[in-house]
Parts: sequence; structure tokens; C-alpha cells
Amino acid sequence: MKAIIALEDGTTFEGQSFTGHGEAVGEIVFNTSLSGYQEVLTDPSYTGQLVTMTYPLIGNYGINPEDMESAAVHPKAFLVKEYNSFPSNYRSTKTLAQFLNEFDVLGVEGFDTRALVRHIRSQGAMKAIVSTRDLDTASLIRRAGEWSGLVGQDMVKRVTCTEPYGWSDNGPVTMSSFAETTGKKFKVVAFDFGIKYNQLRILAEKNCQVIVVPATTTAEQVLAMNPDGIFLSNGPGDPEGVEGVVDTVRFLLGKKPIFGICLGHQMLGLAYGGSAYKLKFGHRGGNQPVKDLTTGHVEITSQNHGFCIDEKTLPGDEVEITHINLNDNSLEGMRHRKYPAFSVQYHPEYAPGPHDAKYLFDRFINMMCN
Ligand SMILES: NC(=O)CC[C@H](N)C(=O)O
Repeated sequence: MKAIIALEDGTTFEGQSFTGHGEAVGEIVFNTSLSGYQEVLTDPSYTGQLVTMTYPLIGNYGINPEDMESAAVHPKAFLVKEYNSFPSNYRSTKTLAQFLNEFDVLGVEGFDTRALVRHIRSQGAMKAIVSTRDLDTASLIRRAGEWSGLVGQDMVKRVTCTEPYGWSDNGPVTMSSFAETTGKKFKVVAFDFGIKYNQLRILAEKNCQVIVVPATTTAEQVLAMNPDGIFLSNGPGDPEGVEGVVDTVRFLLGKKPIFGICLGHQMLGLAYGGSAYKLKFGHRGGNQPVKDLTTGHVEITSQNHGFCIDEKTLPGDEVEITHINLNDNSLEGMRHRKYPAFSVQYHPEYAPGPHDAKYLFDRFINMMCN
């Protein structure tokens, strides 16, 4: 069934829906990972976005119960060159189309994804709409431009959990069935700004009992749980649009070891007094080179972000830049000079992507030992 993708600048593409009728408006972005479409789709940081993959064949290994990064699909539409409807993999339990339909997400194939990606690279990520219902391009372009956009919006409140929950070795469990003593060495309170499960899996694997809390949890409530460390997760949207969290993070600084990833890193940057800006088209994929300035090592990283903390706005006497992106020199990591707090813009939990940066979880564990 025919589908039209229309960008706010007037560019249009014609493809075919592989999930039936649908329509979605959002920010159009691309991801360069060769595999890992299930992890991309279940990453809550894509809330409010329409995602296209540069890899041309998608769906060929299906969907399985183990590769979920949250309980739902978050992009509003998934746009691919060629959809494969007959997956072959021993873990596969359903097709990508079935999975998208379960979450009412539109899947479109059969258009020139390379041309779309080149356009986004040269013109920047922008508002877009994709529809099988409205095929009038003038109407679609107008409606894409009318969407509010991500800048200044609090997208975290759409995805954060409503109640605290525990993380067992097998997945999420309610607090009432989560024993206080699980035999783990460290107690970590993890803020859920749109958390990816692999962050929780790795913390549990590294001997942490993790309690996941809503983004609105106060600093006093966190400290009352008496954690050994505090974790700030990834999450969707503009960090400057997120309400309340910066003050909470600022209050917690110096009280307990803190580790932040992606949006969690950005919340720390704002708490230090820095400001954020929007990248032209963002970093999304599994091949971003990052240099650890403290060791001189280069790691290949998994990334998914459209905003960035401006290092020039950080107080240099209080905050040390620890990592930079070797493609565009943007800020990738920092640590506080006085307090036990550090963070990275990229995804050391991978899923999908290279495992080079997993060592950062050990840095957090070591901080909790001191
Ligand atoms: N993965 C993330 O946490 C993304 C952070 C933020 N939403 C950004 O796009 O920059």
C-alpha cells in the first residue's frame, strides 16, 4: 500500500507500507548500525522520531524475546530500503511487521533511503510526516511543519516509569516482590529517563542491586534509600526541556557516586552550569570513534543522540573533559574534579553496537568501593 514521506522543507519520497495503514509525524533521523534494529526500535530515546536505517535489508533475522531494550517500540515510524518478511534465525519468534503492528508503528519500505540520508546529512534532521491515509503532498508538507518539534519539549515524562521497580537477573520485578537483600554487593538507584535494559543487565551482572525510579523522584527520596551509587539513564528529547531533574541532580552531587549515560550525561552537564545545543543531524549508529583523553585510547562506540552539551559553557575549574568525538570533536565524556561523578554521551551498554566502552561500568563500581 502506497505511503508518502514528506519533510518540512518540501522534499517527498514515495514508498510502500509493510504494516498496513498508518500515519506518523516526528523528527526524521537515521541510524547507521548494520544490525540491531530490534534494540533500536525498543530504545526509548527514539520517542518522537521517525527512524530510517542506512543498512538496506531489514527484518531478515526477525524479532526475539531477548533483545528487548524496553517493553515497547518507541519511534513513531520505521523507514527501510527493503523489508524482509521471512526471517531466518533460531531465536526469532515473530516478524518485524508483526512486532510493529503490535505497537501500532508504521513500517515503510521501497524508497531511496540513501537519498533521504544524504538529504538529512546536508540539511539537518527535520520535522517530517509519513502517511498512507493522506497522499496529498502539499497537505503533508504543511502538516509536517505544523508539528511542535522536539526542542524545548519534556519527552522524558512520556516514557519514565510511574512507580519504582527492581531489576532481577531475569528482568523487571515489582518492588513488593523485590527482596531488599538480593546477595548483591552494591545498591544502585537508577533514574529512569527512558532507560535501556542493557544498562540494568550490566549493573546486575557487576554485582549491583538496582532500584529503578521515576524521573520525578526527589533527591531526598533517593538518599532515603541509602544507595551506594546513583545512575542517570539515557532518554528522549531535549535535555533543557526536562522539568525538575537538573535541580535534583545538582543536589545529589557530592553525596553519592554518580554515573550518567547520554541524557543522564546531559542532565549532569546542565547541573554543572553548562548548556546544550542541537547537533545538525545527530550521532546514531555503532561506529562513532571516541578518544578517552585520560588514557589516549580510542574506542568505537554505539551512539544515539541529537543534542550535546557545549563544552565551552562548562566550568573548567570544576569539570574535566575526559572524552571527545574524533569525527566532529564534540564532547563525549566528562568528570567532576571534586565530586565522584562522571558521564558519557555515548552508550557503553552497547545494544546494539561494539562493547569497547563496557569498562566504564567498572569505573562506577570502583567509585562505589571508595
Ligand atoms: N540516547 C539518549 O539519551 C539521547 C539523549 C537526548 N535525547 C539526545 O537526543 O541528545
